[in-house]
Amino acid sequence: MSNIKSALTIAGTDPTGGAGIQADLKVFQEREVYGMSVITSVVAQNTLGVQEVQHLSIDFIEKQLDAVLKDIPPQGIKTGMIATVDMMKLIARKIANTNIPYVIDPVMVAKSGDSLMEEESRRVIRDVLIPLATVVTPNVPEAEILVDFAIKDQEDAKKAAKVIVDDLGAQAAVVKGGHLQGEAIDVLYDGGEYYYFKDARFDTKHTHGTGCTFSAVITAELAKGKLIKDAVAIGKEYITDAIQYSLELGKGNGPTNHWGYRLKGVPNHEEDME
Ligand SMILES: Nc1ncnc2c1ncn2[C@@H]1O[C@H](COP(=O)(O)OP(=O)(O)O)[C@@H](O)[C@H]1O
Ligand SMILES: Cc1ncc(COP(=O)(O)O)c(N)n1
Repeated sequence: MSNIKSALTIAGTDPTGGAGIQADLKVFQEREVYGMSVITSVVAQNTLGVQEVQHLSIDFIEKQLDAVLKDIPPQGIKTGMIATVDMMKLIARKIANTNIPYVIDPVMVAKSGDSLMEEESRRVIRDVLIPLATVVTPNVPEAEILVDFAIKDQEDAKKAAKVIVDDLGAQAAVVKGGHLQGEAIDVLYDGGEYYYFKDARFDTKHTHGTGCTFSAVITAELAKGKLIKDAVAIGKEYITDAIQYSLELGKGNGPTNHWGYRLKGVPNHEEDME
């Protein structure tokens, strides 16, 4: 049997390369898994915001999914932007019973404030997709929508992670702390234990695509067979570097980029991540 590990991202696009499919494929390449992608929506966006969105038809998304799954079954799948109810139902039907580790980044609103998901889809992602998830990676506003209570601090984030697992049916949930105050602390609950991933918060506006990048690392590491808590630890370390050394590109919120440290002559942190 081949020991090549592959990962599939099902998401929308970012032609400027900082978020969505493009960000995920860059991460897969960096984490040394073979990257594949199925596009749900083509998005005209850049570091300033979203200009326009065109959804692909359900039929065509299904053809892309079949093309991948029948030819090169991946060892990890992630979904990012899935805008409509019908897209969610299709993806649920294709992923159910595959037993492939599945990471949901429940992308709802871009950093720029533009909506990337229909209102009705918020209920469907909760009821139909989350029960299939190995890990769900909401930021605070997304977690608030999923659990229907306000998240003001670490304790609330912990409760939200527990609800996503115990009540909504995910295997594990990481509630990310980027939108809270103080250090950047993410809390993981896996149905048994809580784990805290804590790092410095950097004062930068260049955070376009952080959520996509973080969840793509987790997907790549699960595809390689890592435990959930180890995959999240690697994701956290990777995103911290990618934010600290993000690129001052574009006229708005520039993209995170993992090899930014090389440009700045900083020693390679990746050695610690193996
Ligand atoms: N300014 C920051 N400095 C350091 N880490 C951050 C910063 N903002 C977010 N993070 C981290 O980046 C990841 C993405 O977090 P978050 O911003 O909450 O998600 P999203 O990009 O989905 O809104 C998390 O691991 C979070 O702790
Ligand atoms: C296609 C797509 N997927 C996800 C995001 C969210 O990324 P962020 O909130 O980090 O800007 C985005 N802007 N575009």
